[in-house]
Amino acid sequence: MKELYSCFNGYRKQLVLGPLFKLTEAILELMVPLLMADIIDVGIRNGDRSYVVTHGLFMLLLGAIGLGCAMICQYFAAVCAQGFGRSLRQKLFRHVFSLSQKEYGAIGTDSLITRLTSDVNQVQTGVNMFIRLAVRAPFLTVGSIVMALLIDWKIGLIFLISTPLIVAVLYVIMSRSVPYYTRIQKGQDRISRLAGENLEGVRVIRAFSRQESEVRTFDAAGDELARLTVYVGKISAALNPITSVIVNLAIVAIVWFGARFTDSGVLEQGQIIALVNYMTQTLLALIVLANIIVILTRAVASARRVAQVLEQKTSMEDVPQSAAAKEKAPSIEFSEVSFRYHSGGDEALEKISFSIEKGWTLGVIGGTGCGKTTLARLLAREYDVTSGSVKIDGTDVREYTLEDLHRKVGLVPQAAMLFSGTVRFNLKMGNENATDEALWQALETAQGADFVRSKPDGLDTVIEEGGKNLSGGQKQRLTIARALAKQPEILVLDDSASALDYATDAALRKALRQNTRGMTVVMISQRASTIKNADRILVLDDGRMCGFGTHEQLLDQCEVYREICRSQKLIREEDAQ
Ligand SMILES: Nc1ncnc2c1ncn2[C@@H]1O[C@H](COP(=O)(O)OP(=O)(O)OP(=O)(O)O)[C@@H](O)[C@H]1O
Repeated sequence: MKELYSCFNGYRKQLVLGPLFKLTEAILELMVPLLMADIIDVGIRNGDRSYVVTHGLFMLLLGAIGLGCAMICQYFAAVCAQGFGRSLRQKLFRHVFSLSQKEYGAIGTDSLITRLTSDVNQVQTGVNMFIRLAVRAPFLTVGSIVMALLIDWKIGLIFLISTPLIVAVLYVIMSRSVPYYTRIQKGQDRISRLAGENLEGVRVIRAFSRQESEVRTFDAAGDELARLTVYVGKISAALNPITSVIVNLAIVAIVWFGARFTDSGVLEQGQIIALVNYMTQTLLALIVLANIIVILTRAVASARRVAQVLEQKTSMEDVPQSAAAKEKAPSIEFSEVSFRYHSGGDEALEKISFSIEKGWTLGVIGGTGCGKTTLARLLAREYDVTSGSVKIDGTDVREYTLEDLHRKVGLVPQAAMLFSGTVRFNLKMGNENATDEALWQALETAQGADFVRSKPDGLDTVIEEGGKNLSGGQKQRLTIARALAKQPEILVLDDSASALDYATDAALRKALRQNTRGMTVVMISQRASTIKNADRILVLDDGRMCGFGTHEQLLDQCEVYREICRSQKLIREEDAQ
C-alpha cells in the first residue's frame, strides 16, 4: 500500500485542508441548535424582537460560512481525488509495462484492465469521500452527544443509550451487506469481461451461430448481479425504519423527560428543541458514517488489488548497461536451452542447441505446439530460459539491456497486432525517425506497398482499432514492414506470412533475401516451401530438436522433416522412402 501514498504527492495540502474546512462546517452546524434555543428561550419568551433578528442573522451568517467551508472542502476533495486517481493510473500503467510476460500471464489481462479502470475509480471515490465525510460524520456524532450532555447530562443519557443501539443496528446490517458488495463488484467485472469478449469475437459468434447461447450466458450474469443487488437492497431497506423507530423513541423520551425538567425549571423549551435537533443530527451523521464505511471498505479492497500489481516486481531483471557483443561469434546461439512456462506442464523446449552465422536465414519448422513460438520468445527475451543460454553475437541475451536487445531483434508475432492510428503511425512504432522513403522501402520488402499505394491517403490511411478495416494478409504485411522499418540485426518472422498466398509468400522471401543483406532472419513456418531455401533449418518435434541442417541434409537424415515435406507434396512419395 506504500506505493499508493506517493500518488498524493502534490495534493497533500488538499488532503489536509479539505477535512479541516469540513470540520469547521461541522462545528458551525453544532452551534446552530444552541443559537435556536437562545432565540426561543430569550428572544421569543421576552418578546425581544431585536434579539431574535440579530441572533437569526448570526445563524444565517454561520450558515453562509458553513456553506463556504463545505464548497471549499468539496473543491479540495475533487482536486485531490482526481489528481490522485490520475497519478495512480499513470503509475500503474507504467508499471504494467515494466512487467514481463510471466507476470502478465499470472495476473491475467482482464484482471489488469479491471484494476486499471474500475479499481482505480473506486480508490479515487474513496479518497473523495474520505476528505468530505470521514472526519465530519464521526465528529458530528460525538459532538451532538457532547452538546446534549452539556445542555443536561441526565437527558444526555438518552443519547448514550440510543446511539449505541443505532450503531448496533448499523453494524448488523453492514456486516450482512458488505460481503455482498464484494460479490456485486465481481459480478460487474464478469459482465464487463463477457461484454468485452463477445464484442471482440462477434464475428466468430455469428459464424458459429452462438448468439442465443452467448445472450443466455450474458443474461444469466445480469440476473445474478440483479439478484445480489436486490438482496443487498432488501437488507439495507431495513436500516431506515429500524433507526427511525429508535430515534423517534429517543425523541419521545427527550420530550417526555424534558417536559418534566422544564416544569421543575431545570430546562428551557428552546433547549428541548435543541436536544431534538442534536438527536436528528446524530442519526443522520451515523447513516452517513455507515455509507462511508461501505465506500471505504470497497476502496480499500480495490487499493489492495492495485497495490498487489504495483508491488509485483518483474522477474526479468534488466542490466544497467549492455555487455559488448563479440566479434566473429555466431549471430544466434542456443546452448542446451530448456524452458517451461510458469503455469507448469511439460517443458515447451528441451535441451535445444544450435548456432547460425550473421546474415543467414534460419528456417524453423515442426507440428503445432512443438515450441516454435517459444523459441522466438526466448530469442526476444519475452521469457528467460529455465536452463541453458541464448546468445546473440556471442553475448547472453540477459546481458543486454532490454532496450538494446529489442533494438537488435525485430519480432513479428504470429497474431498481427496493429494500433488505431494511421499506417505511418504504426510503421513508425518500429523507428520514430524513419523517413517516408524508408517506410515505403520497408513496405516494398514486406509486399505491402501496392495495397497502401492503392489507398487514396497512402501512408496516412486510417487504421481502425486492432486493424479491423484490413484483411489478415494486409495486417501481416504491415507488421512485417513495421519490424523492417526498425532495421533490426535479427528479424524473427513467427509464421508471419501464413495469411499470404503462395505467390506473395515467395515474393516476400525473395525481397527479404535481396533487401536485408547482413540481417539474420529467423523464419518460422508450417510450410516447408517457405523455409526450404534457408541456410539452415531447425526441425522441432514436441519441444525437442530432431534435425538441423540444410534442406538436402535434412531430407537425407531427418525422418520428421521428410514426413513434413512428403505431406506437403514438396517431394514425391517415393523420394520420402
Ligand atoms: N503462455 C503459455 N503458458 C503455458 N503454456 C504455453 C504458453 N504458450 C505456449 N504454451 C505451451 O507450450 C508449448 C509450445 O507452444 P508454442 O506456442 O511454442 O508452439 P508452436 O510450435 O509455436 O505452435 P503453433 O505452430 O501452433 O503456433 C505448447 O504445448 C503450448 O501449449
